[in-house]
Amino acid sequence: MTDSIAHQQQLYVADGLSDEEIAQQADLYGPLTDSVRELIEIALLTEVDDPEVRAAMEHIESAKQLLRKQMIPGPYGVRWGASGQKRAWGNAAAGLRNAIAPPLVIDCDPDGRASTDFHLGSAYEGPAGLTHGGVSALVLDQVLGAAAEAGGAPGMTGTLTLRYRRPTPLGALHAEARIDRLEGVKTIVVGHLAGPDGVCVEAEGVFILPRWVRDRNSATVSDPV
Ligand SMILES: CCCCCCCCCC(=O)SCCNC(=O)CCNC(=O)[C@H](O)C(C)(C)COP(=O)(O)OP(=O)(O)OC[C@H]1O[C@@H](n2cnc3c(N)ncnc32)[C@H](O)[C@@H]1OP(=O)(O)O
Repeated sequence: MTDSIAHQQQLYVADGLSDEEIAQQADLYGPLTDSVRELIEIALLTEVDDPEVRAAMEHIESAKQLLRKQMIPGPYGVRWGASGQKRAWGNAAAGLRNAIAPPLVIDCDPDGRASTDFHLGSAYEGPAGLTHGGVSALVLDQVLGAAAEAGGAPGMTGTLTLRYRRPTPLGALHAEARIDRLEGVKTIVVGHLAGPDGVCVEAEGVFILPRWVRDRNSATVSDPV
């Protein structure tokens, strides 16, 4: 096993938190994340006078000093509580603790479907007034991956193919995906991102459970212990 795989494995953690403890954390950190996300948008668009910008920076510096007193030493990783509740709270597309995430709240169906209605503000701009194409890819990667996982055939993105059919506006958007077919260890998922005028980006993704996970799973299944 390579060092990078071993390091990755350490970031999948069963920390045994109860559902109640997880709810308490979500109630505390969710609003913090929302506040920081709003701050990103305000910092982007503010036109107050110079002294007010400098005063705001002092307040932000104080908040940073408070929060950095005690920190997780590295990436958040993926954690599971005692009941099996999964927290990918650092995820760049959907993480509850990640202010960079739009965030996506994805509805999943065990038949291999996923969908989300979400809002992209000015911080996700690419072409003037439009969504950045890389952000569309981020959203579709996550929603297609969620469909694969919901259908019981999860994996990492091996290939993501996008067709940008029309410009994607900022604002209210919708994305959805479904498993199209399984080909051995590959899960092929299709989906799209749509705005008020219809589909903007079509996507097809190939999701593959990494070899080290497949090896571990088959060892577990065949191991009588
Ligand atoms: C554990 C679940 C985690 C879920 C996380 C979801 C996060 C959100 C989505 C992401 O952001 S994932 C991050 C972006 N993706 C990556 O970083 C993946 C990096 N690449 C890899 O880790 C490996 O290359 C990969 C797991 C995709 C494949 O490695 P394997 O060693 O498992 O592949 P293998 O050589 O055994 O090939 C298995 C099959 O897949 C095919 N294949 C391999 N790489 C491929 C590829 N890149 N695209 C399409 N097909 C691919 C390969 O031809 C073969 O097809 P056949 O079975 O038909 O012969």
